[in-house]
Amino acid sequence: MSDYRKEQEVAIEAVRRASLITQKVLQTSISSLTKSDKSPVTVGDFSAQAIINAILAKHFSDDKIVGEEDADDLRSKDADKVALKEKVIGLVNEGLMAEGADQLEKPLSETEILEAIDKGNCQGGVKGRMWTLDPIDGTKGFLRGGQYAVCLALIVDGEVRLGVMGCPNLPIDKSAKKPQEGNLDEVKQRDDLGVIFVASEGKGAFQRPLHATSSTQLTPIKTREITPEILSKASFCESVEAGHSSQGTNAKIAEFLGISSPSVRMDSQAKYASVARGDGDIYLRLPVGDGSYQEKIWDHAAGCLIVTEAGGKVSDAKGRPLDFSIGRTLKNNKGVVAAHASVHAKVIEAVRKALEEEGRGHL
Ligand SMILES: Nc1ncnc2c1ncn2[C@@H]1O[C@H](COP(=O)(O)O)[C@@H](OP(=O)(O)O)[C@H]1O
Ligand SMILES: [Mg+2]
Ligand SMILES: [Mg+2]
Ligand SMILES: [Mg+2]
Repeated sequence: MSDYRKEQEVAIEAVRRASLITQKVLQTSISSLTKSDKSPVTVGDFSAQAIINAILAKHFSDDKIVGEEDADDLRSKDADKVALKEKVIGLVNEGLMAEGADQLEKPLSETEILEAIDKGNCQGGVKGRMWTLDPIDGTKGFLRGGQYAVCLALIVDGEVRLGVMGCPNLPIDKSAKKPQEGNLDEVKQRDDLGVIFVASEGKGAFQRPLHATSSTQLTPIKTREITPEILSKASFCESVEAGHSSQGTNAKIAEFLGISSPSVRMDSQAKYASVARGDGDIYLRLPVGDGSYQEKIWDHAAGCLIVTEAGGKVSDAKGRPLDFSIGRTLKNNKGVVAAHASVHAKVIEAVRKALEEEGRGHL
């Protein structure tokens, strides 16, 4: 097994810088636009992608990047988009020139920044080294002051080897109260929020405060011990957005498992992080409707490894491992189930029953 120590160091620094810039955006104002698929993208998404891609390109110039965003909208002459681009340029240079490792001495030009964003255009695949980046996962959550995550993973020959995830709105201490969903004022005021999660294949999962210096020790994290006998006491989490997973199916699965507490709704891969550090037991993401939506690799790569390395198991709705080797999407999989390893099989059995009851057993 290779040691990805240098990659881990660079990825943590890139995610740290990008996460801090998204926090700055939250504290000031969030300009956004709507993409052609009707989903939102903000000045924070573009800036975070440019910062991370620029740092990756500096250290690993031969690596490919599968990133969610591209710079097409920022090349538009439309006045709103030009204004948004100017903000992105300012934020990217602020992020890259801030003190710390990889500090840039002179600002990047507009062309360099747009090119950095477009480095994320790789189509994925089974061979070689590639990073996958979701500069802001949970953009809708970000806009609401909810949870969001800056997610970066290294995939080598189709397998996720390293995952780093910045969660600026999660409490450092897992037992502290999470900010009230959508309370932007609360996340602006609290000073106990901001965590980076890290996992490297075969080496365990860890967390560290977002605002710490780079020499800070990583603290190991573990999923909560839960046995099939006490599964009814488990807590499960799901998306806030009803269009992103079938909340009705999720509720039915919980009922089959005897879980009486209501779901914890949370945007982004912060759900994976919560399961990984034992602040939740099960993450359910059952497809909506006919299941034609294909999950994107950047929405799951980092979270999947972090949960696995913390003692959990991640699969699709049928119990199959997520296949990151076939392009930008997980087209061989349907839905996602993450849980403590010892109860995962029981959860998958409940998923099968629930889907069959809905006449969606073929998914
Ligand atoms: N119909 C759908 N089913 C599942 N996921 C979807 C979806 N439409 C969008 N998404 C994805 O859901 C992600 C957010 O996940 P969650 O609901 O867990 O917060 C989005 O990531 P972005 O916010 O990065 O675009 C987007 O990629
Ligand atoms: Mg998006
Ligand atoms: Mg996403
Ligand atoms: Mg995103």
